[in-house]
Amino acid sequence: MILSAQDLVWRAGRRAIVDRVSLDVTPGEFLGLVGPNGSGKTSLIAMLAGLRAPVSGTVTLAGTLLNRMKRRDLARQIALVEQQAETAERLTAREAVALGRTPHLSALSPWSSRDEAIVDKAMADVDMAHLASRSWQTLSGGERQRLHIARALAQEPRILILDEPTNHLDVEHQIGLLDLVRSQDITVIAALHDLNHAAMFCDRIAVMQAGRLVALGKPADVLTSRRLAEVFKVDASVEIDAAGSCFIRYRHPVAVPRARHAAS
Ligand SMILES: Nc1ncnc2c1ncn2[C@@H]1O[C@H](COP(=O)(O)OP(=O)(O)OP(=O)(O)O)[C@@H](O)[C@H]1O
Repeated sequence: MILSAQDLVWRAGRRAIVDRVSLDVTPGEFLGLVGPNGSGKTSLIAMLAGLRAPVSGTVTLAGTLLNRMKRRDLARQIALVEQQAETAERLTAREAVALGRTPHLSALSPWSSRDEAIVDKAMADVDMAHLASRSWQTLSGGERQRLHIARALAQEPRILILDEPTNHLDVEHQIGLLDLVRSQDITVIAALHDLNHAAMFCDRIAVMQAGRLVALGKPADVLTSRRLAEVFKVDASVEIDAAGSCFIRYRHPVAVPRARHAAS
C-alpha cells in the first residue's frame, strides 16, 4: 500500500472527532471518503495529508512515518486541496497554479521550460487556460476551485487528497474534474458528498460515521439501502446495472401531498 493509517485518533477536548481509524490506500486507486456532515472526513484528511498530527496512531507513506518527513519532501509526494482553500489575492490565475511547482524548485533546479509546460497543461486540464492572466480576486468560486485543483496537479504528487473538490462547480465541471483526476496516473483520496459521484468514480468507498470508519469496499458493496438509511438517514433504493455500477435513487422523506391552490 502507498498510504497507511493505523488506529488514528484525533480529539477536540474530550470528544473523539476521529476514533481509531485504520485504512490502507492502494497505489493508483481512487478512494472516496463519504459520511454525514461532522462525521470526521476533513479531520481524517488533515492527518492523512500530514497537516495535523494525530493524538495517537500513525500514518505512513510507502513505509515512512509522515511526521518524520520534511515538509518539502512530503509536498513532492502529497498534494492537498482543502475545503476552504485560499490563495493570496495579488496573483494572476496562472501565478496561483505555478505555486504548485514550489516543492520541485531549488538553486540547483530553477524554474525551467518543463515547469512552464506543466503549468500550461494543468491550466488546460481544468479548462482555465483562457483566464491565465486574470487576477485572482476577479475569479468566481468555481474558477478558483478549478485553479486549486490545477495547482495540486502542477505539484505532480503521487497522492492527491481532495476535500469536497466539486464544491462551487457546475455539473459539467463536477463530472469533468472527477474524470480528470481519475484519469491521472496517481492515487486519489477525495471526500465527496454526492454519493452517485462516489459510486461513479471511486474504486473503493470509505464511510465515516461519528468519527468511526464504518464501511470500506467497492461502491456496490458499501452503498446499500440499509447503510444509506443507517448512516445518512435517507430512504433510497440502489440499482446495480449489468456492469456492477450502482445508482442511488432517493425518495421523499414522507409522502405528504403538496398543498393545492385554494379552490376557486
Ligand atoms: N478544532 C476543532 N475544535 C472543535 N471541534 C472541531 C474542531 N475541528 C473539527 N471539529 C468538530 O469535529 C467534527 C468533525 O468535523 P470534520 O470537519 O472533520 O467533519 P466532516 O465530516 O468533514 O464534515 P462536513 O461534511 O460538514 O465537512 C465536527 O463536529 C466539527 O465541529
